[in-house]
This record gives sequence, C-alpha cells and structure tokens, in this order.
Amino acid sequence: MKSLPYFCRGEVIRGFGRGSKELGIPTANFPDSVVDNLPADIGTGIYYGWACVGNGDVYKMVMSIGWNPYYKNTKKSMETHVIHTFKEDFYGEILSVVMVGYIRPERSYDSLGMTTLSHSYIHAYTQTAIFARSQRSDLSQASRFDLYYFSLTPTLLSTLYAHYSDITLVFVHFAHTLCVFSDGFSASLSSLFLVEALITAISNDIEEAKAKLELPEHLKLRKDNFFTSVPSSSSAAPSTAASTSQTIMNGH
Ligand SMILES: Cc1cc2nc3c(=O)[nH]c(=O)nc-3n(C[C@H](O)[C@H](O)[C@H](O)COP(=O)(O)O)c2cc1C
Ligand SMILES: Nc1ncnc2c1ncn2[C@@H]1O[C@H](COP(=O)(O)OP(=O)(O)O)[C@@H](O)[C@H]1O
Repeated sequence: MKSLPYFCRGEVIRGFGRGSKELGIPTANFPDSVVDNLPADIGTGIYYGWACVGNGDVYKMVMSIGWNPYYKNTKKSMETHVIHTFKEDFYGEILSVVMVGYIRPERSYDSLGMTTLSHSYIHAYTQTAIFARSQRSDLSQASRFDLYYFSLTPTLLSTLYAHYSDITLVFVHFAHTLCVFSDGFSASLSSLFLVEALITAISNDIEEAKAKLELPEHLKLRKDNFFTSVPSSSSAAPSTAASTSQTIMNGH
C-alpha cells in the first residue's frame, strides 16, 4: 500500500451504538469527510498505527475500515480503537491518527465461525431462556423478568423491541450478540460464539499492533512525525518540529 503511512484527523462523531464499548473495545468514528478522502489503495481491513486525542499523548491504535451494516453496506466507516484506557469519552474532540501498517482483511461473520440460526430456533431458545429464568428461586420476582438485568442499553432495547415481541426480550444475553454484530434481526442470526470469535480476533489485532509498533522504524516514524498539538484549522498538516523527509503531509 503505497499510501502508508497515512495521516488523517477529524472530529470524533457518534457511532451507531452497537455496543463495542460494552464489549471492552470502544471504537471512535470519523466523519464522512475523513472516510471519503481515503486513498483508493487503502481498502477495507484492519490497520495499526499511532493516535492522539486533542493535544493529548500519543498511543498505539488499531483501526477497522469496513462497510457499515447500519447503512446496508453502502457506507464505509473508519473506527479507531486507541490502545489506552481513557477516563472518559471524547466525542467532539479532534482525533489524529497515522496508519502505518496493515494487519488483515475484514472477516465476514461466516469466516469468524458464525452459526447461522433460523428464526424458529431463536424463538425456541428464547422461550427456554425465559422459562429457565422464571424458575430461578435465587432471584426476586421482579428481577426474574427484569430486562435490564443483562445490561441492555436503551438503544439495544429499542432495537429489540422493533423486531421482537416484548416477551422475547428476556432472552437478552443472546440477543445482545445480534444487536451488536448483525445488521438486524431480519438478517441471519448469529450465536454467542460470534462475539467471542470477533473479540478474540480483535484482541489478536491489538497484540499484533502493540508488538509491531515497538519496531525501531515505527518508533522513529512516531518520533519524527507526530503532531504534538492540534491546529486550529482542521485542514492543517500535522504541526510538529519534524523536518525529515518522512513528515506525513497527506490526509487532512
Ligand atoms: C481492531 C478491530 C478489528 C475488527 N475486525 C472486524 C472484522 O474482522 N469483521 C467485522 O465484521 N468487524 C470487525 N470490527 C468492527 C467491529 O465489529 C465494529 O467496531 C463494531 O461493530 C462497531 O461498533 P460501534 O458502532 O458501537 O462503534 C473490528 C473492529 C476493530 C476495532
Ligand atoms: N480507548 C478508546 N478508543 C476509542 N474510543 C474510546 C476509547 N475510550 C473511550 N472511547 C470513547 O468511546 C466512544 C466509542 O464508543 P462505542 O461504544 O464504540 O460507541 P459509538 O457507537 O458511539 O462509536 C468513542 O467515540 C470515544 O468517545
């Protein structure tokens, strides 16, 4: 990929609340202006590099570039997971990234080991889950049917409501999987194994990024290029003291 390393920056916008944060892998979304400017040779897949929020420190990052199921696969998105634990969200802040390498292609649900299940199977599973929960004597009467017991967010709940009758909502830890990683209940349905497979794949990406970014060339690239402050104009190039030929001037 001749465009790598590729620098871009933009405001962090809200994603689609599919719950990656709840799975421990929050991903910050760039606006269309950044996504639409990607060079043609930077295709979908998983990338690694460096990132900083506002004028903050520079951290390692992994980024997924993919087609967003929310828009029925017509909209590409760039989602950055910064390998750092932040005290709070940073929506509205300027995120600066430099993508320095490619890890792997985006995997389809099938290749991640998804089991496709029929709606009738889901209903059967749901009924069983409701019954099992209603029988649990260790729970209070109310919590036996408490929909929030499984930490469903309002967004996920409303998605569920839109697709299923209220009684089936009790079947949530399974449904959560569907909310997060399928493009709706009318689509083929995945099992809990899918989430586990995806989390494992992303954890492997994170480990690979951590290792690769320790390489001398990547550490040098960071040192030579990295933006130490966010310019007031979003179209400005990274403002560093870098004077080497490696200074990254592309992207936003
Ligand atoms: C490092 C990384 C790797 C990912 N790999 C895949 C993948 O192989 N296949 C896939 O469908 N989604 C993949 N994703 C995308 C996640 O499913 C996506 O970030 C999540 O659905 C977005 O949720 P959100 O809208 O709540 O931010 C990956 C995300 C990250 C951060
Ligand atoms: N380490 C991190 N990497 C990326 N985003 C993070 C991180 N820690 C907190 N966040 C916040 O979490 C948000 C993403 O959360 P997520 O559940 O994926 O929701 P959304 O659907 O709005 O993208 C980011 O926009 C950012 O504000």
